[in-house]
Amino acid sequence: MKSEEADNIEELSSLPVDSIRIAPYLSELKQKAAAEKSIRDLNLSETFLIRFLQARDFDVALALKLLINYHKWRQECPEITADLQASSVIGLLQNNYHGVLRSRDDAGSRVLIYRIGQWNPKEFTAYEVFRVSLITSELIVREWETQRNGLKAIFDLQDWCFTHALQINPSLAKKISSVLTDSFPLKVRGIHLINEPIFFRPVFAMIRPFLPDKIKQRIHMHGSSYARSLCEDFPKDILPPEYGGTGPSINEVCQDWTEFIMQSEDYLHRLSLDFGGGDASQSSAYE
Ligand SMILES: Cc1c(C)c2c(c(C)c1O)CC[C@@](C)(CCC[C@H](C)CCC[C@H](C)CCCC(C)C)O2
Repeated sequence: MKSEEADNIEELSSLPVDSIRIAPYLSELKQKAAAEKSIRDLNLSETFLIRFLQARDFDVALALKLLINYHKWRQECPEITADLQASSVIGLLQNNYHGVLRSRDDAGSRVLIYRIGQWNPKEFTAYEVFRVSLITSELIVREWETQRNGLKAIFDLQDWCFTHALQINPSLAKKISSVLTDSFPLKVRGIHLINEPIFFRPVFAMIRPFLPDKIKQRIHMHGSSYARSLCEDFPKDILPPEYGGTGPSINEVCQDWTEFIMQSEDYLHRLSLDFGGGDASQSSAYE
């Protein structure tokens, strides 16, 4: 049986943003943020703050921690965060490295696909590859449904090779784990690795120790005979045929999403201004 509190949280997270019942949580978070040195000068809008409350099920103290970490992470990783324009990673996008499925899964989660084989490590650094994920995260976190129901990511590690592995150093492994854990206001509901080769293991071993059990439990290794097991985790009609489903093809999915990223140019540009540590009073990305 569910506790009364759990029922209450469920109700809260399905209310519209301007709901009167969310107001006290918002004003408490606002007040606490104003008392924090590292973030108090930022112009924090309600639609921005609500993401952090949603991501932490309306626990204000945890939401504040997440907000502080998010800001810190952005400032510490300019190689990733400085320029969120699509043009900086267009070669990856046009090579169909990444797409977001049109339909959500049964739990309402967004489903993201990354195809490592489409990443040429001689052309793009791991930081740029990371940036693609950050761009998508910043776009989907604006969606109310995604704030509530989180995301699931499928990593196709086909053609993962030594040159890819060389790019993942301990500092990057740490950045990966922190963004999965407590530095971005999205609920990570599942990470599905497919076609992972043996020599992906040392790389995963570098990331794993930094992950809390909750996230570790959500990482699934499907190997190369993934078609059946993947369909147990995702509705068949949303997955592309290349991944055992009956949905739109992976190339269509990637092209659609690339187009959406390009259309979001203005928003991404405003975000990048903030990432660059610009004058917070002038900025509008914390909207
Ligand atoms: C908010 C958010 C971000 C920003 C994000 C991811 C997720 C789930 C998020 O919620 C997953 C991907 C990641 C961490 C970027 C990864 C970039 C690297 C360079 C890809 C290389 C391949 C990895 C070695 C494959 C395994 C990674 C999993 C264990 C996550 O970026």
